[in-house]
Amino acid sequence: MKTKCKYVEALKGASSFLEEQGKEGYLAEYMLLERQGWNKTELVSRLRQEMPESIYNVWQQDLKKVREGLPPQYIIGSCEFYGLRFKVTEATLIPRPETEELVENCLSTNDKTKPLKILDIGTGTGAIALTLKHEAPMWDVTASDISSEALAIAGQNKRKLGLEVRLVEGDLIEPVKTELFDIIVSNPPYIAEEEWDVMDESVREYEPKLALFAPNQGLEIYERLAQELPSITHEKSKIYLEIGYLQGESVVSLFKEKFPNHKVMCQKDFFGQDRMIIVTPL
Ligand SMILES: C[S@@+](CC[C@H](N)C(=O)[O-])C[C@H]1O[C@@H](n2cnc3c(N)ncnc32)[C@H](O)[C@@H]1O
Repeated sequence: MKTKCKYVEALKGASSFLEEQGKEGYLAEYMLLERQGWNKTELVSRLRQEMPESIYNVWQQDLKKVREGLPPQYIIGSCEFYGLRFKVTEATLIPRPETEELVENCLSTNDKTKPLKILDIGTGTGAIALTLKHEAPMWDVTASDISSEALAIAGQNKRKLGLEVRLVEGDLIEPVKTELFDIIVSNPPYIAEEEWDVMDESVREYEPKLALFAPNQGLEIYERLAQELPSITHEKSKIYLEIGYLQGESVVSLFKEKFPNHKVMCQKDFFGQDRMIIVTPL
């Protein structure tokens, strides 16, 4: 493609080229908007102008990485979650829209004006914990992760967003085992190791395995959470978990056994698939 061309032509060409390579054509526009920090209106106003070489060159480098399979969010180094921008690196999972639903569910079913004590287990970028604190400033939020690299990114996101959230490092409840929480939220690793072969190449190649996979059909962390969470909760505590779409029944039965005085429900995501387990007092 020639370097001296209008935005509209450059976008058309880049989008077809991506499609020929088996990638999503819309990523041509997405990468330009994200890298330049523009919204769609700002792009539309430039469509008939010539694309400056400096912008073109950076954009071409980004598109090369897209063609190589790198997730766009890792190329840009950030992504949006619940209206906030989070730094992401290959040490952290890229937060997903399904997880926004988990956050929404937690926010809409609890009193934001009360000083509730919240724990986010396996925080990654800090997306869940920091969003909860942003939306409910009265809540006292702690976030944990076993990965020090992920926690370092969560720390950077916390400082950039100016939010007061406690970050602790360790295996599941280990760093907070003497405390009690009103709400526990977690999006743990839940993909079965057997699913490795059928996963999207960009996820498989670039996202951290520690954030994705769990033994025993992906259920091991839920088994441990069901076992361990009773010691850091009280009779009025609530638990919000993200699950894989085939894990609803198994995770419901795990939590029913360990939380006999709570109601355990499985809820669907906007695609109509089982996605959340909600444990509430009876
Ligand atoms: C699926 S990612 C979720 C990240 C983030 N909460 C989100 O929703 O985007 C799971 C996270 O759990 C962490 N993790 C994995 N095993 C853990 C363990 N045993 N204890 C604590 N955190 C763990 C991983 O490092 C990763 O950051």
